[in-house]
Amino acid sequence: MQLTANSFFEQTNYLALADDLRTQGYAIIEHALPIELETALVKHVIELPRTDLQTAGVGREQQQTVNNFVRRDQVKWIEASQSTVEKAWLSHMENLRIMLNRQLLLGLFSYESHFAQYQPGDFYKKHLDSFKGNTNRVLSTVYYLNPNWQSEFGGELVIYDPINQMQEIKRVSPELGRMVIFLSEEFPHEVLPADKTRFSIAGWFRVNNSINNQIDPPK
Ligand SMILES: O=C(O)CCC(=O)C(=O)O
Ligand SMILES: [Fe+2]
Repeated sequence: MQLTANSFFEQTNYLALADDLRTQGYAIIEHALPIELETALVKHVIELPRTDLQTAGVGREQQQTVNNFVRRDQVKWIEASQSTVEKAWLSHMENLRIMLNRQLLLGLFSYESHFAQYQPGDFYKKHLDSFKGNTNRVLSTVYYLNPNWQSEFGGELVIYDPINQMQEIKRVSPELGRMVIFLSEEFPHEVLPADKTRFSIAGWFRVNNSINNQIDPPK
């Protein structure tokens, strides 16, 4: 099985993605990864030991608190050392980082990501992934790992207008292989509850805001 990253991100659909980000601030791409990696990630997320999944927090670092009125998902942070499939995922996202920097001159420095599992009824209320001046998350990514997802199951990602934050601009059903990318500081968004368990990988491209040579910590 060939899981290594290659010239995948030079394909035309990825150049369209950079265009969408430039013009509208968000982009949606179908079959975002090679099929072997997609399949391996689905298997991996389904088989994650229950004990690896932690109740997700709100806020960063020491300020992190569990707030189950805001979000109910369970997460596991991805690390290259954990498995070949996690390594292959990070390697692809690294190639995407390089391509986006070339196309958009965003100066993206690093990428952090976690698996997320939403049980039936779980949600994540409307939020921003990044507050201006407060964090260094620039681009949010969400990649969905749900084979045979039907729209009736719910679980959509709802994206709101950056100016008129009550105005819905997009509803995205979490279908297998779909990736959504958006500017972290601009777009409020929420995850609606679903009837079925919903798996995804949420991630963030970051810039380096290090002070005194201390790399600003991720997560
Ligand atoms: O799963 C999704 O569609 C979005 C998740 C999200 O907004 C987040 O983890 O910050
Ligand atoms: Fe989010």
